[in-house]
Amino acid sequence: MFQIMYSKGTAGGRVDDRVLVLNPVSGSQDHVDTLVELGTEHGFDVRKTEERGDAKRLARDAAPDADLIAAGGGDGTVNNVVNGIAAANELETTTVAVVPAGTGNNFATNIGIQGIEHAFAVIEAGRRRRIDLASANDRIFVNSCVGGITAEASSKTEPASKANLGVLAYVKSMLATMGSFDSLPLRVETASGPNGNRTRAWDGRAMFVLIGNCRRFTGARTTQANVEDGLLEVTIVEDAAAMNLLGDAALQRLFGRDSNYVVRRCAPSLVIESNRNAITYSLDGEMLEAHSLSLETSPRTIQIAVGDDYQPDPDMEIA
Ligand SMILES: Nc1ncnc2c1ncn2[C@@H]1O[C@H](COP(=O)(O)OP(=O)(O)OP(=O)(O)O)[C@@H](O)[C@H]1O
Repeated sequence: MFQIMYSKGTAGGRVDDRVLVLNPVSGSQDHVDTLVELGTEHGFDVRKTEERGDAKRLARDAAPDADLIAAGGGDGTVNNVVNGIAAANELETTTVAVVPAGTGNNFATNIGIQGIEHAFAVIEAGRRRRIDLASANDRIFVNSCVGGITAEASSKTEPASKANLGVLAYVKSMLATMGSFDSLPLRVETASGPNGNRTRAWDGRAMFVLIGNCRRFTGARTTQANVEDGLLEVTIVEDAAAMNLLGDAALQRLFGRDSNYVVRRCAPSLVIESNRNAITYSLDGEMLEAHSLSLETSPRTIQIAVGDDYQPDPDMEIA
């Protein structure tokens, strides 16, 4: 028996029920022809961004009609696409797919998408899961929110350098930034949650504050956090002024599970207050300046196409 699937917009389906928002300047910038070709083959209306922030506008305009919006680019493009769908108030009824064509593609990796061809295979035959979305003030993020040294470094990383060096470009500019970076005097207050944790406050000087929705930062075998548990993983890296951080071993010591400098919390929401200037945060690689940042999760808010390797709880024993 056939089930007739009606799309949004005009009953009976429209050509634009699948839209691929394509960032031509992400990653090494050599993905455009492949994405146009594969996207068209798979029935997508391919719409290219023309300037920074365009992916949000394209997704917002597409969302009322499109059932499936694919983000062709890196984490920043996914971020823009999801913010666009939210602005159109269509989170409930739109599925998001990720076609990884960025530098880090960390979110794609976390949801089991291994590359461009694989992304299209997942679109056609893969599972769909509803995952948590997180917000920071009035902006949504999918993967992570980072304040401190890495956010500054990421905003200073040139696109040309990213194209040549990939993720190493971030590390390089992070180390270059360190010489001039002053740690952040902060208060981080995490709310109580269903995990039994109570409200807690941390005051001090931090080098980084890292909040993961789908991303986890330290001391684990994977960079994936549980993105269906309604919780954010919070990592505060305290000022380690005495350490010379230029070597790999020092960075390992700073981030390792036993580090004396790392504070970890898990909470459904938190507030970060700067005791000095506004802080630059990176939301999935997109910048936001704020003195006070309120973060919270919205559990199981958007449907995503995920690869076979994706399992919600990354700590579950693999049989
Ligand atoms: N046509 C465009 N011209 C200039 N900038 C653009 C254009 N389209 C998108 N952008 C910007 O490109 C930036 C980088 O995109 P994205 O994060 O997807 O790639 P990436 O940084 O290479 O990958 P990743 O975040 O996975 O490391 C985003 O901030 C986005 O706003």
